[in-house]
Amino acid sequence: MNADTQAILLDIEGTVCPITFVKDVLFPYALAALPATLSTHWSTPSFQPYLAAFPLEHTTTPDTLLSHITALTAQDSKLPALKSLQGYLFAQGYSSGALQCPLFPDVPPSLHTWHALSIPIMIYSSGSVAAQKLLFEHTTSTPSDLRPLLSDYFDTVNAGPKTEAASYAKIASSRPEIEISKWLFLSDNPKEVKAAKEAGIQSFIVMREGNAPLSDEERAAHRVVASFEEVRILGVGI
Ligand SMILES: CSCCC(=O)C(=O)COP(=O)(O)O
Ligand SMILES: [Mg+2]
Repeated sequence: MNADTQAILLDIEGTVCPITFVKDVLFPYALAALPATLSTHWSTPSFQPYLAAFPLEHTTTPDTLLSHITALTAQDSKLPALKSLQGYLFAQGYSSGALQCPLFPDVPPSLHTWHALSIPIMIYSSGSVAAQKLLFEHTTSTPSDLRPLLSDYFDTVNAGPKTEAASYAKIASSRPEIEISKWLFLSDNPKEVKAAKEAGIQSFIVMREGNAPLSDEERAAHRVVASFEEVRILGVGI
């Protein structure tokens, strides 16, 4: 990390918000909304792309799909079809006010600081781009909608798997004017941090309360920070 970081790429779960918000609030919300959604939307044209994204054998009946999605959710599957459907289901919860994302307290001020310094801030999550936008639109911060601070959104569909270096190279190529070494990626996942570094991006592990413990090897291999404030103190947007 150095003082001339020119682009910031952020993971979501375990980095900007607690893992519990995703696992204990968002995913159960989607599962609870699913039976009613499947019974009312099963034959509607607008729902067909969400169904068609799953293998045919899992979409023979609403109950078959419900069982499949329940199993995928239990495995924390990052399958794009699941992520796309979850984004669709979250939309109802965010618009009704049932869902609001509790960002870690250092996140909004850091986003404001980096934005004020004209450092583009981008998101890269396994959650779909639609789900990412909903999350940043409906936060518990004031103002609630932080999308004006964000420049772009990447997921496993438009960038590729988060544990592959090629995905980070592809994201960096979206801004050819910024040298790859001037990017900074922050994530709770050491495999993602390793992949970003292999692509030539600076990357730190963010260790938040509730995140999985790191092994000694992971601590030795990567820089670990406890907050975005620490990143700013280290030199990005002091
Ligand atoms: C953006 S909505 C919920 C996030 C999600 O579905 C997920 O799987 C979290 O993955 P991340 O890559 O943000 O750790
Ligand atoms: Mg994460």
